[in-house]
Amino acid sequence: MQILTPHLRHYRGAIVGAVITIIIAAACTLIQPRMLQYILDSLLKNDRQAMFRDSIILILLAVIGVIAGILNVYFAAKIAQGTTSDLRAQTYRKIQSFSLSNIEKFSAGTLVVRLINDMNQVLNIVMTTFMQILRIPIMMVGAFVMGIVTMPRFWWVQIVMLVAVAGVIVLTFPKLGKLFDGFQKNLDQSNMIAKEALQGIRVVKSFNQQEREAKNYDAVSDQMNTLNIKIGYMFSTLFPAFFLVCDAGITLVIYLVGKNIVNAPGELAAITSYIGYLMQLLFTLAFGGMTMAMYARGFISLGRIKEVLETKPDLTFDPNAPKQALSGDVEFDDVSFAYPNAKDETLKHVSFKVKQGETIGIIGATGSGKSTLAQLMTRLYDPTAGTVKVGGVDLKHVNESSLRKAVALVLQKALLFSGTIADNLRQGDRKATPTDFKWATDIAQASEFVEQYTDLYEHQVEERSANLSGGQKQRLSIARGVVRKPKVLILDDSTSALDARSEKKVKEALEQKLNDTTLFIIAEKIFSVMDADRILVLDQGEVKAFDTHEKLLETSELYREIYQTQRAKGGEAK
Ligand SMILES: Nc1ncnc2c1ncn2[C@@H]1O[C@H](COP(=O)(O)OP(=O)(O)OP(=O)(O)O)[C@@H](O)[C@H]1O
Repeated sequence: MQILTPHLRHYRGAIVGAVITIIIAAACTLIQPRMLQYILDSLLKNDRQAMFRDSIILILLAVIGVIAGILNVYFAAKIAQGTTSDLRAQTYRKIQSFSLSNIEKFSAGTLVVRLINDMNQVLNIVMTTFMQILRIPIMMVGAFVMGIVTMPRFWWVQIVMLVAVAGVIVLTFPKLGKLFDGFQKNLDQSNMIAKEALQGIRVVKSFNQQEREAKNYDAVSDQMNTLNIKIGYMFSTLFPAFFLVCDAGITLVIYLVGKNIVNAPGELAAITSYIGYLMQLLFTLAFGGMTMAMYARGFISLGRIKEVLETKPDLTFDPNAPKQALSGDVEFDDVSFAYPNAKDETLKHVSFKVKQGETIGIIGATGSGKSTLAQLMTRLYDPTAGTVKVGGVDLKHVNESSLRKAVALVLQKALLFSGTIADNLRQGDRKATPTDFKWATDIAQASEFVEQYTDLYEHQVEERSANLSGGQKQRLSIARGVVRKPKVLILDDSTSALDARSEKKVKEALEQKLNDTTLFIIAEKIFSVMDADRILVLDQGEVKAFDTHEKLLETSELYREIYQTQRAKGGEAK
């Protein structure tokens, strides 16, 4: 609950309102059986004036109780909506601060479930807290005391019933908690499966995998179903058990008092009132039980959100690092790197130095560590050993915005966000103007298709950029990378969907318009990098050679081999 406390502070007024209205509503409910007793007494004594007065009071109490109840729901909803929305924003900000490995450890699917489903459970418990949590003790103590005051000799009936209901709760609740926990984990999994299958719907359909995906989903769905049935089964026995205790108590009192009612008719009013209190007590207990069941579920959700909030981002930027204009010099000094949970190192003792303005090709077989190298240059991960420097500054001590300003990474998989083209380009530079958009899209060879849209940069990019071709997506993501005029630009196989002519034009434009920028071109095809100033040859995470194309042909056996193999396949034609 402590993760909610800072947010609750913002709703002090509504909390006071909720507490006052709940006390008023509970008090009104508690006085009603007593008023009924007075009315019956007056009826038996034929005191019409008292009966009329008490009936008016009873109606007034009921009206006040209803108004207080309505206001209580209003205040409780205000607190619950407000705190949950603040907590959701805090959790989302926290997730944004996570490193890639933090996100991989949780998995994106469970983070989404925590933000939506678990947050709804939290909303329920906050709402219930301010509607019920104070009401339950007030009603329990109040109905218990009023019951004893009304018929002192039956105090033990209430005790017996309290013990019976407490027994039911103790027996069932630990089990319910476990079932809710399992249900939540299944929900995470089903969400992950559905998300993956829907995002990859083209692959699923083209490989005719609908049946397999449906079976995967069915398996998790069946588990959820089983758990749901078990939860339903527990509830279906829990409530009859509560009501059984309730009815047994009432029957017992009627039997005990009924025996003497002929001798003491004056007790009729008291017994009516007593039964009223007994019912209030037992219904409050039953309701309390239901509330606790909801709490059991809500607390598990709260725990899952707490886990996110308490996770320390395993890569943070020093907030006191001075802002500076970093140059495009890049240095790797004996860098090794292993992904979290991976046994082997992906990069091993990588060392090289690059001067601002150089064009560097990075070549290597699939899985040789090229993208990993790029991700270390942008500090998406920290090296396990060694140092990465940009502009002479160790990235572990760099100012975050200085690094982001200096280095742009255009990913292998072009990812655009729904919104306008301008929104996407502004992710590269918040202050970019239409003139900057034109400059960047010209370099990325994107102007030719953007200018066909009547609304130009205001053209909408649909969810998962479904209305753009692979090549168009790549061009726009290159434009997003260049728009900030970075000192270091990394193209991670990001021209693969471009035809040879466009790829050549992009490179020429980059050389002309960003000639002061250090350019890294990552590729598997040697012909994409052989014009670079120098080429770094990676093999299983190790730098095998680093030189010009001509020198590498002379000195590097591996490079020569790649070159000859690709030339034999006709790659040079490209
Ligand atoms: N997030 C990750 N967690 C664990 N291992 C990873 C992760 N990303 C990549 N790897 C592993 O690291 C190795 C290098 O991957 P990387 O993507 O850097 O290779 P690459 O040379 O860019 O390959 P490609 O040309 O196919 O893109 C691979 O064996 C890959 O399985």
